[in-house]
Amino acid sequence: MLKQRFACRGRPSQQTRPFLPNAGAFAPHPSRAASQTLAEPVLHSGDVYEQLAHAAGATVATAVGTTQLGRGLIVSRDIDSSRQPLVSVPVQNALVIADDPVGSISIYSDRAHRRWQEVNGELPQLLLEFLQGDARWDIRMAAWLLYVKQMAAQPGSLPLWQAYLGLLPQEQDMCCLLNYSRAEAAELQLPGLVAEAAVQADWAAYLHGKYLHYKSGSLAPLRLSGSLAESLWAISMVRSRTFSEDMAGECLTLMVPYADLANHSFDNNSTFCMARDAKSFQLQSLRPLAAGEELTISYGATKPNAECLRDYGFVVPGNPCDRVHFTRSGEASSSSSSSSSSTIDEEDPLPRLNPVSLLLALSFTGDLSDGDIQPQQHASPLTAEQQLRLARRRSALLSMPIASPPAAASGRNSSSSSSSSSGGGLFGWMDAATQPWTPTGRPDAEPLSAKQVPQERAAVQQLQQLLLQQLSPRSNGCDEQTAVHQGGSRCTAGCALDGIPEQQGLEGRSSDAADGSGAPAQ
Ligand SMILES: C[S@@+](CC[C@H](N)C(=O)[O-])C[C@H]1O[C@@H](n2cnc3c(N)ncnc32)[C@H](O)[C@@H]1O
Repeated sequence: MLKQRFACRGRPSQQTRPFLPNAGAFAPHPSRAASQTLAEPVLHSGDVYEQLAHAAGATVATAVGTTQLGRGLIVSRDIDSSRQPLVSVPVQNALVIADDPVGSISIYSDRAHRRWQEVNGELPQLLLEFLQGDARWDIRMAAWLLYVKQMAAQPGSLPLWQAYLGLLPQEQDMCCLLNYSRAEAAELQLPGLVAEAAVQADWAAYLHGKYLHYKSGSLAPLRLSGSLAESLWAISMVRSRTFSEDMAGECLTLMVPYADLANHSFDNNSTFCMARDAKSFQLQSLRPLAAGEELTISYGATKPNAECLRDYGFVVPGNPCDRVHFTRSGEASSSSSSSSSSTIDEEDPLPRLNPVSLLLALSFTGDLSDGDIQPQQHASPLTAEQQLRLARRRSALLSMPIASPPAAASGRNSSSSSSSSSGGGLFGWMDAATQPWTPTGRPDAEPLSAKQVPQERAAVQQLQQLLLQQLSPRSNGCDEQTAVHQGGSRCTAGCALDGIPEQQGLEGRSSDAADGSGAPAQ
């Protein structure tokens, strides 16, 4: 997934405007300002992007153009299957660091540093040690980017990086939250985001002083940054354009010229990965693609707009991960701010669920112990539209924090003894030492004791019933209709699978809701 964090300056209305890296090199689509509807991509004329691809040694089946998402990659020929490389960039032409070089292995990142130096010349010892040290990934990568910028400013030096830097958004075009002035941030009005913008800006200023500033920073001898604006630029670039990839247990952060032109979609048609031989970084198709389609990847499948804005500086119209908060009285409150306060904790009618139970409630199957879960297979194939709805709802549901079962009953010791009594399988697995998997990272749920299993099963059923009662599949025709009920650490959600035949929806769906007549709680 692309590194999560921030992105963008300007008002919210500017969030989706494309970057304007070089006058002439890139022009916004004339219809963008007027409409958010899908327009044909406009391919960039001129060869600056071809030059970039060439300098990066990249093999590409794409061109660069302007789409409704801004500047992005357009597939240039029909692709007939999934897992086809669409962009392939040799790793020596990327900036690669280990996320945690001190605490874990650094085989691939050390190798990448060696290869980068073979191509581009030796890195100063101070910088190399910093890149391999224990500062956070983003400040280490920002230092490297600034170093590259400084070197590339010398005529004839680092041609790839000259081309790359020339096409990156410039200071005035950045839309990361850390670039918002206080006044601009205030216009966002969402208290959580306003506060977040201030935190990010303060934090970036701190990094500038501590590491990057040419006089005071610990990297001062490298003279990386002459101004706060320059440091903000580098930090913004890094935080909105780096990829995160796991290589045999080593978590890498990569800045990959050309590949980083791929925009985000929740219905992404491509993905990114290291090639098997670890020699190149690739964007690969996830399905057959037609020439002219925009290549999109996922920056994170479960991000509501508040997080998209916080991390990358854009919002997605109709974001399927946004939530409607239902109060008991049926009032729906704000949809996308993760900071919105909950007034419903006291009277929360929804059950707490262990993560695995939640997956069950959403009718997932598979080996839950290693995270290899699949949506339940359905007898009759779903249409593409139904699949999309189902996937969106599931990803929205799975993005939520998971409730912990009551602490008193959930020690590991008691759970291991309960493993056999609960009969193994799913609930037995929950008793194992392995923590349950969730897409949001390590859940805070503890294994269940044998006593809790019946309660948990009842809660699964209760959740299914409640979801179906509270959500109307037809009430607004919105396929992202998702309810989340948040209260403190508790959060649970519901979905209604309108357009999907009854047997293809939630297991155990009640007959009164299956006809689509269930209305939001009033
Ligand atoms: C990795 S870059 C992608 C290439 C970028 N469009 C460019 O012109 O350089 C990430 C940035 O692209 C923009 N972006 C990506 N996906 C987007 C989307 N779905 N809608 C609007 N902007 C998007 C955001 O500004 C984000 O910070």
